[in-house]
Amino acid sequence: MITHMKTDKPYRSLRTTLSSLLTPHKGWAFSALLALLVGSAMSLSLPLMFRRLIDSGYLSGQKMDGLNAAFGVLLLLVFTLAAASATRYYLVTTLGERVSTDLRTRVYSHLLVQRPEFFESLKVGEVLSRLTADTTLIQTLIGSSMSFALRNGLTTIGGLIMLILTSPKLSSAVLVLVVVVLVPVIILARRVRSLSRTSQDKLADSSAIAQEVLNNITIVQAFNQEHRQAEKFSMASELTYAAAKRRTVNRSGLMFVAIGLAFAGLIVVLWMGANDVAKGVMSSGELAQFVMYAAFVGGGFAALSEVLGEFQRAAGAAERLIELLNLNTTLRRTGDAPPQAVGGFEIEFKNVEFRYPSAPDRTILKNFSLKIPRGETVAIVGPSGAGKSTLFNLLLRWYDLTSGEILIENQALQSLHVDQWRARCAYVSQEAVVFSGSLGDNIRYGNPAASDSDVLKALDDAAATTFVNRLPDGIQTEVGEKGVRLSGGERQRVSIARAILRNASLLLLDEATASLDAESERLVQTAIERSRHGRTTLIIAHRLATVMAADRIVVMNEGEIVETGTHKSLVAQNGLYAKLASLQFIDEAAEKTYDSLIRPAAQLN
Ligand SMILES: Nc1ncnc2c1ncn2[C@@H]1O[C@H](COP(=O)(O)OP(=O)(O)OP(=O)(O)O)[C@@H](O)[C@H]1O
Repeated sequence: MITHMKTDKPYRSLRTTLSSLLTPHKGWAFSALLALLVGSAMSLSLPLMFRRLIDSGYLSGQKMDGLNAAFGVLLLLVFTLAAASATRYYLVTTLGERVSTDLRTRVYSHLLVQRPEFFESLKVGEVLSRLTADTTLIQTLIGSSMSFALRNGLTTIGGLIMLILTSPKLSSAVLVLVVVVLVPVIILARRVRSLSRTSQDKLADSSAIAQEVLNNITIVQAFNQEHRQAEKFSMASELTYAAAKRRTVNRSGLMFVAIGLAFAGLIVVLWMGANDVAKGVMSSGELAQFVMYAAFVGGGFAALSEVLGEFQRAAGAAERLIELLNLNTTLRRTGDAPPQAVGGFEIEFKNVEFRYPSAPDRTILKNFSLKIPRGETVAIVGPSGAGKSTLFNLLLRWYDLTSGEILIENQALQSLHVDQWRARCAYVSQEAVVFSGSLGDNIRYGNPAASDSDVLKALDDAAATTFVNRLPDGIQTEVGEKGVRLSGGERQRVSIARAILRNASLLLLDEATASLDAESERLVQTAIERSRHGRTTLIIAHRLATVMAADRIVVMNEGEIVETGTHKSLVAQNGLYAKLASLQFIDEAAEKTYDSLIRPAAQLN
């Protein structure tokens, strides 16, 4: 879970977020405010009109002159009110949508530039919930609650002023009432805020659970875990429900206190006013006007208390979004342009030491020194966990060294502009990654401007032409989410073709041929053989065939280089490499025996 920034000032987060979001749309916001002011002025003038109508005798039938004109003015007032309200609604709702769209995009873009450290502890579902649920809360705040609050705030203040002007005596009673209503409302609202945060957190937790399961549905079904996973989700959802219920109980209490106290007070004031009219101290028009303003004020407070809950929720949401926006695992994106390298980069690891930030006590690379001349192909072999992929993590600048240096053409890797540096590298990961979309889009991923013929050539180089020709729409074929419509070996060749098309000076292949059959592997070997010309290539490999094609083999064990040389020289040394190679030879021999003797025999039976 994302650690929560401890702050006692969620409203400060909300204010900062709102002002930075609204500043670009100042004109829009001011027009909405103007419409709001006009609307409020219209509503506030309605009671005044009614008082006139009563006291001048129009409503009791004592006076008829100018009756039509008086009602005409009333109609005009009402239509202006309607037009102002509709305009305000349009402006404010659109503003809410605009701002939440901006916010969502801003948070997402910020997430994409974070270092892997952040993604190691990330629950994707939780972040997605932040992106959708929390930004929607901000949208509701701007698109409705804020204007609702402002409108009610204005009518409440306007109403209060008019109350004092109409009857100072009754107004003081109303003011006492306001204090009586406000104190419990503020106390309850505070509680609602912390409960809102809990309920949003629980919702994010259940989204995270669903996300992980849906992403790995085949394993879930293969291990018959549907029922258990559904129960786990149900438990998380029940916790969300319980948190939401606690919040709703408190909000209902808040509503009861606010509405009950406000209207009870209004009745008391009405009773006092009725006494004054009976005594002749007040006209009936004045009482009607006073009651209408008091209703505005009472209703205004009730509405404000309700909207306060939404402000609390939005403040929680803003706080969480600010946490995401304040993440400081962003990689610095400045630095020198990488050196021009014809025929690949010269790369030198100098006394490199490295520990992962999440496990600072464990040294993964120790005193690692290696010089790779321009254009060389180096195979890196070693037991699982030796630190081979870690070398690539460092070369691609996902992590920075603990000590030592990596030099690219004698320039420190750390001093290079990370985007420009990565633009010179092509990478095939251990797990072939394929995105939804067409096959062609996948190959073009790192080189979107490439032509169809370049794509076809890259596929050919990656020994993928035969399988692409079998697809119904060739390179236009949709491959499905994560490339589910392709086999493992096909996905691998797609990711190799993507790397070939990037035409980079440094090619990094991590077990790139692991899920290929012997024939495809041979074809990919040929492809690598062809594509390695003019660039430096590092291949992490377990398979002997891949290793033997390299200019040099570096054998790693527990973060250190234990042997280097060619296949022949290393076998002659009879060390770790010879052991690894003999194990593989035995495996290959066993495979051959199975294919040539056991399988045919089994088929005969
Ligand atoms: N992000 C990480 N945080 C902490 N430790 C890590 C991280 N990634 C890898 N490690 C640890 O670093 C060690 C080296 O990992 P690495 O992936 O480099 O090994 P490898 O030689 O490529 O292994 P394999 O052949 O199995 O892929 C492993 O013991 C692993 O547990």
